[in-house]
Amino acid sequence: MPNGQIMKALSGFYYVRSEGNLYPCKGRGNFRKKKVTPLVGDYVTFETDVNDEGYILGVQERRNELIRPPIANVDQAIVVASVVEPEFKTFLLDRFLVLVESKSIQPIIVFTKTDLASEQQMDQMEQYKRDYEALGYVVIMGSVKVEQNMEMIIPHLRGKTSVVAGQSGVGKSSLLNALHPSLAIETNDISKSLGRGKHTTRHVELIELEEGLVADTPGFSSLELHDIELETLRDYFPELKHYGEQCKFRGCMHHKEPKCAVKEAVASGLISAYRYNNYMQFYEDIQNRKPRY
Ligand SMILES: Nc1nc2c(ncn2[C@@H]2O[C@H](COP(=O)(O)OP(=O)(O)OP(=O)(O)O)[C@@H](O)[C@H]2O)c(=O)[nH]1
Ligand SMILES: [Zn+2]
Repeated sequence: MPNGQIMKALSGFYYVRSEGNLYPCKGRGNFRKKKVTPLVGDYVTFETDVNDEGYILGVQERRNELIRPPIANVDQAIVVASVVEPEFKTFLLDRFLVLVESKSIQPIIVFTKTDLASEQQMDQMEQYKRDYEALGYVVIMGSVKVEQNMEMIIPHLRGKTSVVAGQSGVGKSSLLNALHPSLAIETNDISKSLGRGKHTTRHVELIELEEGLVADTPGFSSLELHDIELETLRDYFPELKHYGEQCKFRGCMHHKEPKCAVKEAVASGLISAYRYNNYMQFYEDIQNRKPRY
């Protein structure tokens, strides 16, 4: 029985890529009793009959799944933030990083629109770039408009399934188009001038670049920390995880506990105050979230 990965779903067919070929398949298998709906990105087993019609027989367990865009088994998120227009905010970047990490997706950070930034703004961004790199993140900074540094993303796509994520207007669609011009995804300037909504009837598709697979649609531009538990939030801040090992209390949340190594590291400048403040802000947001029934 061949194995493959679903590249797109359209009009009741799942297009399964296997050994360089694409097989249109319908669902027919045990997974349907378990109410599993195949998603783009799923690894499946399938068979083809004498008429070359394909049937999905089983869906392998997912590493993760996103709802918007509906896609499974994402390895990597290209988290896009613009230096200006809209102005860079660590708070928003950190939210994306937390969300992405909570899904076991590897983030790479891309700062865009350097062509619009003042020298002073660039100095500040260089500092942020160093900060995030020191935490272990890959950070690429440049401009889609003047084609600066965006090619540095390409080697990071190799062998992975990636999505693009980030706040509205930072340049996600522009970046996707730059990576793969034939995508021709509508960017803000076009859709605004035509006065119609964006991504209205688009289906999700994994695009095969030479290096790897990229979802052809920007993912989660707005997000809530809905599914994250208070106790796991600290795990998504690499520096809190690192210094937290030396806290007096094992379950230290780095909040009001005494002898907290994280708070000491913030006080001595080993942890950036803005990162800790963002952690506390998310902490409170999660704590205040209404129970869901
Ligand atoms: N000057 C400059 N403009 C850019 C750059 N990247 C994108 N833009 C512009 O920024 C605007 C928003 O870009 P989009 O690619 O539509 O942004 P998006 O993140 O996909 O936005 P949403 O679809 O709303 O989430 C467009 O007018 C782009 O032309 C850049 O590097 N430099
Ligand atoms: Zn602590």
